[in-house]
Amino acid sequence: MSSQTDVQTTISNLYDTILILDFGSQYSHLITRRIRETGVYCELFPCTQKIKDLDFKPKGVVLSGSPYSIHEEGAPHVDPAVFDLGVPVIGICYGLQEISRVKGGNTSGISRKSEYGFAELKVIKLDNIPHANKLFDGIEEITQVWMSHGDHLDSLPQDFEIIGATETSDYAAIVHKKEPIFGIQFHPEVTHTLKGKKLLENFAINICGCKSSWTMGSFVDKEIERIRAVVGENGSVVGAVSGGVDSTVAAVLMKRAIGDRFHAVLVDNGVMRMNECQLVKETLGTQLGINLRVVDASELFLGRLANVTDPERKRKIIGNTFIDVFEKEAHKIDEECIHKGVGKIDFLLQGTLYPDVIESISFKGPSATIKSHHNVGGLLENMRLSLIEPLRELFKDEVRALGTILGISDDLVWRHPFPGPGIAIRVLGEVTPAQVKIARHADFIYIEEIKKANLYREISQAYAALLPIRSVGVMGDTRTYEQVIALRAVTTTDFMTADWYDFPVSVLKRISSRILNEVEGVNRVVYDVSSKPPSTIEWE
Ligand SMILES: Nc1ncnc2c1ncn2[C@@H]1O[C@H](COP(=O)(O)OP(=O)(O)OP(=O)(O)O)[C@@H](O)[C@H]1O
Ligand SMILES: O=c1[nH]c(=O)c2[nH+]cn([C@@H]3O[C@H](COP(=O)(O)O)[C@@H](O)[C@H]3O)c2[nH]1
Ligand SMILES: NC(=O)CC[C@H](N)C(=O)O
Ligand SMILES: [Mg+2]
Repeated sequence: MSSQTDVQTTISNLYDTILILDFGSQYSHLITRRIRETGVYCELFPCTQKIKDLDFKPKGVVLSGSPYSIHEEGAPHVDPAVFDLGVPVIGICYGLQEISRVKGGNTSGISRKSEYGFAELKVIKLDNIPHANKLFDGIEEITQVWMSHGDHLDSLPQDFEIIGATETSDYAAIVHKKEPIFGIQFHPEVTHTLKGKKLLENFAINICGCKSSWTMGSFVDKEIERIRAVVGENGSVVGAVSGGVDSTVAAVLMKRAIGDRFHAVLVDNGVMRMNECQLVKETLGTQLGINLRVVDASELFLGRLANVTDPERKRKIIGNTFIDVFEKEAHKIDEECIHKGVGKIDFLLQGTLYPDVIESISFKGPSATIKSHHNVGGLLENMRLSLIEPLRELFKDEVRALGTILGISDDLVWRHPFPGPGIAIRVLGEVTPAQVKIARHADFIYIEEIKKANLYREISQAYAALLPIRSVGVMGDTRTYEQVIALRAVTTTDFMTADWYDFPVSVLKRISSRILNEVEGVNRVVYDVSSKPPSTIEWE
């Protein structure tokens, strides 16, 4: 009973769950987000999912949009068994077209006509069909929606009626006469559709009858029980913690579930932030009572990084060294466990979040690798441990809410993410102890000033990078020839795209002045005004 599948199965059985079938739309994950926001649990599966292979019974099904045209060769199709489940179904855009094809026998009625952008939807009430009016319950008769399609319905599928139209789409929303099956041409999951969330809530709660019970408060107890059931009375778990939000929340959950049978390991890789290891030791170890050991491997890491300048090689070296150090430590812990007569370590805790899961189950397959981000990904292959990932169903904001409920301080819960390879990918070029020291010091000042100005929570991520180029300056009447600090600050919700943060000039002035005065080896500070894309958040 140790596999992650077992653990995952239960969660959809513990909560009323909406099944979202992903046909590859760029917005599929947003459907998941929006429904979760209404307090209803939902999970995204690839559209190829066979209903008979599901290990839970959904209360309703959403068919997402798709980049495919329904007539295209190789276009994905839904398992028709979806319609035998006896639960409500809603199709969004491509999903509407799929419903029209399968339920309405209507393929010739789908033709090319593209529409992109805002439209006004006129809601049509149908009092003779009891379920028809529930979808737009509480939504104005005329409401703004967002369209993004190349095909549209130009005839009504058999047994369907119209419940919404726009100037260009006569069939912008349809409903089956007898069954609770709906199709909408617009996208309720994007915020441009003003009442989109209300519509999804109507579907999940009013139509499917889901309870709005997905709260982090209810998740805590259930999750702790799940962990206990999986680990057993005597099992031990090891986990790498970084002081980042994800691993901290996962660690606290483990601690609550199994106490000191959870062994946390923090690896000092020599490229952590200023005072980071000390801080994590105090907060996780002392305040939160987690059984934590800090392994100082900074010399090993910095030794292996000597003379390396390529960003991806830096990541690989750090990732591999991390595995070496962690494995050695896990082995030591194992021996200690045997010595004490408690269970050996059978499990490895990881702080995987739902966006990573979504990425890996994507029907289109994982997207192109821009940077190799997964610094612990290689662990399992070499270890005999089973994986425990208590956060694998959660989005970052859910993890933060969970952290607060678990009593983790705001300072920690709202920390900006920090990449595993740390300052090594923020010191451009070769990573030497001297370079790390400069970058670390500048970063410390930068973050301190951001916090003083009360802007930390407004910014999603901020850091200082050290550019290995020199420029001329003048200090105390003397010529200087020193390096450059680049300040980066972005706002983003998902870290996939990001805008640079529009700092008040007075704050930038103070930061720049402090760095130039206090950090040795720097005579110039620049602010990075690049959005992602085309840039990325980290410089390497
Ligand atoms: N220095 C470290 N020591 C031990 N484990 C680490 C270290 N750095 C990273 N890890 C492990 O790698 C995982 C991935 O790191 P990542 O930065 O994505 O997550 P995080 O640090 O937990 O949270 P955040 O995204 O907020 O920084 C961490 O959850 C942790 O398990
Ligand atoms: O754990 C990590 N290991 C990495 O190698 C890594 N590279 C980037 N990041 C973080 O990912 C987010 C997006 O960063 P980019 O725009 O630079 O790709 C940002 O939050 C980055 O900090 C990493 N995290
Ligand atoms: N957003 C969508 O689902 C679009 C569906 C399909 N590709 C179309 O163009 O109509
Ligand atoms: Mg981190």
